[in-house]
Amino acid sequence: MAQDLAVEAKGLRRVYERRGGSPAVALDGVDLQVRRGEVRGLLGPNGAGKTTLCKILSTVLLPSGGTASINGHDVVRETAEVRRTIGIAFGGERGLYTRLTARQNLMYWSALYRQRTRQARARVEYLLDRIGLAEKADERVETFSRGMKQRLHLARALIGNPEVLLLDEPTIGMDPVAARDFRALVAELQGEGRTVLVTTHDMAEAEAVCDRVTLIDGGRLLGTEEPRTIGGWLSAHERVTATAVPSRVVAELRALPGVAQVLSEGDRTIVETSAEGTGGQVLRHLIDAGVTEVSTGRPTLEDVYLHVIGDRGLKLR
Ligand SMILES: Nc1ncnc2c1ncn2[C@@H]1O[C@H](COP(=O)(O)OP(=O)(O)OP(=O)(O)O)[C@@H](O)[C@H]1O
Repeated sequence: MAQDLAVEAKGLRRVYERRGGSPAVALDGVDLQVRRGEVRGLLGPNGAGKTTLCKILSTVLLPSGGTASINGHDVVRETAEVRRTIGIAFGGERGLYTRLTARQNLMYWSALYRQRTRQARARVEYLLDRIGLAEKADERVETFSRGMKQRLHLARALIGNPEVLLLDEPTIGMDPVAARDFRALVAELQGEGRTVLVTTHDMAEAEAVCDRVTLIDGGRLLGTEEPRTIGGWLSAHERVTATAVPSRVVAELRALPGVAQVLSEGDRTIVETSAEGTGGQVLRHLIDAGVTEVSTGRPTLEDVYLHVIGDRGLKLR
């Protein structure tokens, strides 16, 4: 039912005109439904259209076609209602006053929300504490690490006590501890009944924080998955990198079932797998063959997409 939906997009399209070039189709007919109280991931590589979608949902960019609404309010016709309902955190430096302190930034934004000074002070102190910046509250933002700036963005997103949070790549630049704290914070926000739409290109993050994950690429949605499916991809599509592998062994690795491809880069050999457990077999094979410099790594989204898109019969761009 529509009233259960926090976010709804129908046939959403956005084309950027480019001077002297062909137009860029950033969103190409997106249909999306996010239930109230859900944490939904939007997972896609660079240029997939994630930021464009967030900008349209947050009323800062007009769609070229289609419709979108937040808690039933149209993002083009009812911008005031939408803005009252949402909190947005777009990463990087955008929107931060770097010569001001963290506390001054938050007080300034509270004023934009027309909060009374006393009420704003209390909320700002609460938020500084909640996102772990209380000790740095009086330091200028220009001295902050990328991760600290990301946390300040999050605090800003929460000033208006929003029902729906739109977070665009919120953990970029965070160290692993801060990223873990962020995940705990998302769970708390959900516990308070908020809806969260979070974009990422990190599969492990999508798996860890989301109820469901929608895949996006080339401005089109490829489908919505359960986090355990994403977890399965992570363990199936492992990458093993080894140095000085004899060519006989490279040929043997190519023949192993579950090995997707074997690449050579200088004296490094990179083995990509596509079945759970194959990474371990590749490791054992290398070690038995006397290869000592071996490491394993998580696949990138691009590695997995080749398989996902291929498996669904979609054309690779
Ligand atoms: N202002 C703009 N003018 C022209 N093209 C643009 C503009 N903004 C985005 N695009 C293009 O639209 C497409 C989608 O971009 P978008 O920033 O929404 O993707 P994204 O998934 O958020 O990627 P990233 O993670 O790199 O920000 C890209 O091909 C991009 O080059």
